[in-house]
Amino acid sequence: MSDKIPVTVITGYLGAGKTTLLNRILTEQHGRRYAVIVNEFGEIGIDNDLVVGADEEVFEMNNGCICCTVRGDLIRIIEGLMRRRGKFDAIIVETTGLADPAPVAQTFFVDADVKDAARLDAVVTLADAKWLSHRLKDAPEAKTQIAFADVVIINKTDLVTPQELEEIEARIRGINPYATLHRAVKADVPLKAVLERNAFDLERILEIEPSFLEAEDHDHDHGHDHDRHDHHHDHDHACGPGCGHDHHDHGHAHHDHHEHDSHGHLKAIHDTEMQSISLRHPGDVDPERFVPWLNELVQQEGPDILRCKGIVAFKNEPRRFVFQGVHMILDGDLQREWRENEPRESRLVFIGRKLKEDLIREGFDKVVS
Ligand SMILES: Nc1nc2c(ncn2[C@@H]2O[C@H](COP(=O)(O)OP(=O)(O)OP(=O)(O)O)[C@@H](O)[C@H]2O)c(=O)[nH]1
Repeated sequence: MSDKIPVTVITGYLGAGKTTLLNRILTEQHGRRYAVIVNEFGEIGIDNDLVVGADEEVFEMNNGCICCTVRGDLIRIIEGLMRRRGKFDAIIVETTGLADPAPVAQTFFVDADVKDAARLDAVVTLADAKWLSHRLKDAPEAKTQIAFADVVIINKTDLVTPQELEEIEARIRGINPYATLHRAVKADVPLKAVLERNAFDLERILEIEPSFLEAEDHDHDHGHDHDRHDHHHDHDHACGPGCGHDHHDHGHAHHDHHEHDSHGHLKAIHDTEMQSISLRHPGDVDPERFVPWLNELVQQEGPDILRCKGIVAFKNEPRRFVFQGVHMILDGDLQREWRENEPRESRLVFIGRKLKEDLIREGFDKVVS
């Protein structure tokens, strides 16, 4: 996996700051060489970067399911890039403001040649601090882009008050509790916050931010102090050291009914349409029951599942099974061994629209019972 070229996908609604971020990445002295794929012709013109015009090319997958598409143009570009391997260290794909990130992400799971050569490292979504809350009301793409993100950069924070910023952060948390949030002006985030994060393969999401999983799971104890500490690195700008707040919600806050935690921070404002479900099982899982269940679930509910991820402890298996998916497309493999002092437990996350929570929870309970 390590010899695969990492790919960062930058998304975000029109004008959110994608180009600003890209230009920052390309002008900063970081000693890395990036190949850039932009799917708006002529948007930037930087020597030696690839600037391509791309019409969406849709391949229907899974017997014609329209939620699964890959982009033929992207496949061809990446294949072309692979012939120039060694000339760059990583690939950045900037999508148009109105793009659904799913077809871009799916391309990296579906096409065998692309899959062999490149791995999706992270989906980074730029959010316009001033306008996102409006776009969440009138633009479904804006919400999908947030739901899809591994990293959300709340940009243009200079244009809002601290309170408005807290509110927009709570809205984002309500849509996607698992993404790492950064606040920025002119996309001024440390590049390591967005590049080569290995986020998409979920090592980091579930290990660094398990407190978000706890938000959804009320059945286990909440004593992950060391994890919570790590998670706070991303919020140090907002909270002093030692502040023990969580940017998540155990209750049912709504737009007109903001709830604050004991530190006065706004808690996540749950989105009524987009939701996330996390499942956890302490102990081993039988792969012969788990895998068919998961496959069937994504076949049935795939159109509504934007993303799913999980780390699973299989019975009699020293290695961790790690999977991720986009709509109906699933990809999983056995990765590193469970560490000696690491509890063998299985954790799954589903993010999507109008998910059938009972069906998913009951199905999982049956599988692990
Ligand atoms: N005030 C303010 N303006 C910003 C900030 N970041 C970017 N801008 C401006 O916002 C505008 C849009 O930024 P872009 O980087 O072009 O946004 P984009 O997402 O690439 O836009 P599209 O390609 O149209 O989707 C530009 O005029 C930027 O200079 C910020 O943090 N604060």
